[in-house]
Amino acid sequence: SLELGSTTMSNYYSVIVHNSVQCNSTDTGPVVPTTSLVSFLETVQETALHAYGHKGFDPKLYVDLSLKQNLSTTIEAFEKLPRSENGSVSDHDLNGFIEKYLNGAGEDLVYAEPVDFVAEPEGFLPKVKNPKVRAWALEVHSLWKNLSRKVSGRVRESPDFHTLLPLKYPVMIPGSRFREVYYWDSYWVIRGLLTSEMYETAKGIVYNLLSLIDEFGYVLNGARAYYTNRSHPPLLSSMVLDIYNRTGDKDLIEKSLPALLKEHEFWNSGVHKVIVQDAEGSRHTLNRYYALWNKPRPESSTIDREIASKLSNTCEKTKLYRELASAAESGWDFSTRWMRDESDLTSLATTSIIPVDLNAFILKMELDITSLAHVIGDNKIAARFKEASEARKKAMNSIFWNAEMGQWLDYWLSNFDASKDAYTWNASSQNQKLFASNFVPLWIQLFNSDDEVVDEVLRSLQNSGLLCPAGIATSLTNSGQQWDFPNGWAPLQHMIVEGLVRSRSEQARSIAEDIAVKWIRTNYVAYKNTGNMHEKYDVEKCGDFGGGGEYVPQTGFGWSNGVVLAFLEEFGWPQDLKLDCP
Ligand SMILES: OC[C@H]1O[C@H](O[C@H]2O[C@H](CO)[C@@H](O)[C@H](O)[C@H]2O)[C@H](O)[C@@H](O)[C@@H]1O
Repeated sequence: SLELGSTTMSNYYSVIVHNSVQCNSTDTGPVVPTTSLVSFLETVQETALHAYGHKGFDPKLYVDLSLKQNLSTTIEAFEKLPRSENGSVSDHDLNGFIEKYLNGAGEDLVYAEPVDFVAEPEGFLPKVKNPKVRAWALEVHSLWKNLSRKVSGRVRESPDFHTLLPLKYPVMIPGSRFREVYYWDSYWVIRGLLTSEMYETAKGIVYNLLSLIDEFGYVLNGARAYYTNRSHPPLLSSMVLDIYNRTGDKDLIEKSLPALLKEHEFWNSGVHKVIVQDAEGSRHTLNRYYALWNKPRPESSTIDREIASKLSNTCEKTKLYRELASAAESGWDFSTRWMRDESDLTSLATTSIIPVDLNAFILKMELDITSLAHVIGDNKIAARFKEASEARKKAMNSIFWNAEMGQWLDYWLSNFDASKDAYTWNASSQNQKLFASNFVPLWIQLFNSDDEVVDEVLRSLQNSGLLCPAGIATSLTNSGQQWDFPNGWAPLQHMIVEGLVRSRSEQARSIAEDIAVKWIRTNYVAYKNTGNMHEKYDVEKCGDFGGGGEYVPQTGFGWSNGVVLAFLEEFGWPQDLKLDCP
């Protein structure tokens, strides 16, 4: 249900996207409407900020609350709360209201004993010889029990009372404030579950995500009503392929393929699709992040309003809200990668960038669909997607590849030629700043099987400054945003390490192993010091977890657990190698 408003798509692009200085027309791009419950909880969130103050305030908590009675009765009671002259409610009255009318955040997902969890799976991590590492790996494996949840019966009985979406199968949540399943996180969770031999749990997660495609046409950022306006880095085909490779379950492929085709269409149509004409005059289709939303993100509404308050007019604010939500769609919320001015979040321009990693993920989707279609004998689909993958590889080489740097670079959209309905490529629009995402294409077989490319990229990675004492940095800019220096994130370590390992280069494998050892050590030492696995780590210092961004550092943590298990499976750990920080 896209509402395009009165402006046509091409008008929309010329007024908003090409006009970054003047903003003289309200954003009328596609918007997926939110629910009345989400809007009401946003009002509670705003009221709570005034009542309780900024200290320790987490706006997401309020949109995760659920109703005890129907919405109109609840709104009526809320409106009757005594208010001061400036409209604020006292903390005492708000506490009373919340207690009486709302259930706590997290009560809608209840603990689910994973059906396939055993304390020590048979043949678990055979290459891990060191007893201390084995013991810790078993502890990390046991964390699946902490993160396993299923939707409570109450959500199924009255879905309108909850922002949680009623998924059929149990899920693994990332942890802490992230109380619901997340799209791209699930890929690394599944990688860990495969190491833990928890195949049924892994398949259940995939079936849940497939059901979101059935209902919404794409996989949502997360399984909440306030995430319906955007997707997340698309890795569903990778989940299906990896599970199939372990289990040989063809039924999973039969059930997934139609949804994967629908997801491919979502990314390759409408606002997510961009055409660029290269220096030789060839036209290439690539994709960008573009949230179907132009208001504050409900889970961070108070924060987004505050950021936007620096802007003077509604047009600029509306545009910024779309850029914030689109950055959330990218999974990199937030980063200087999407900012025109590194010190100013209001300069976010996510939709004006063609991202390297998104296109690598879609290339992988095309290759995965080709393989999956072959397995079930659908040669027509296999041929169609092989062709699509070849076209995308060419596009990535033309638009992103920078031979001097030996990296693929994000591309800033400029020079729109309306007569060709395409952007005209120019070298200066490649973003030459260093981001770990510049190396993500190496994860894709079409690139890591090319010895010459591997050599160049490896040299470039070694000279990049991104390889730090405790892992790969997200960028070289210390901006205070969480997807920047000095934070290192499990997904980025994993994709780059796995890309290096899958190449035929001995040197690449040895560098990959070195990164993995550093990453495992920092995860271990932080775990021993704090008792937790963390969402992100500080790559400057072994044993330190990361920080920055709009919420306090989170623990749990789905993708970090998954990557540690996957690394230990790949590399093992010799008897005599130290696990502590050097
Ligand atoms: O609440 C703020 C934002 O939180 C999420 O983003 C971060 O956590 C996710 C779950 O681990 C992760 O997938 C993402 O990469 C992180 O930046 C959420 O995905 C955002 O949509 C949300 O606005």
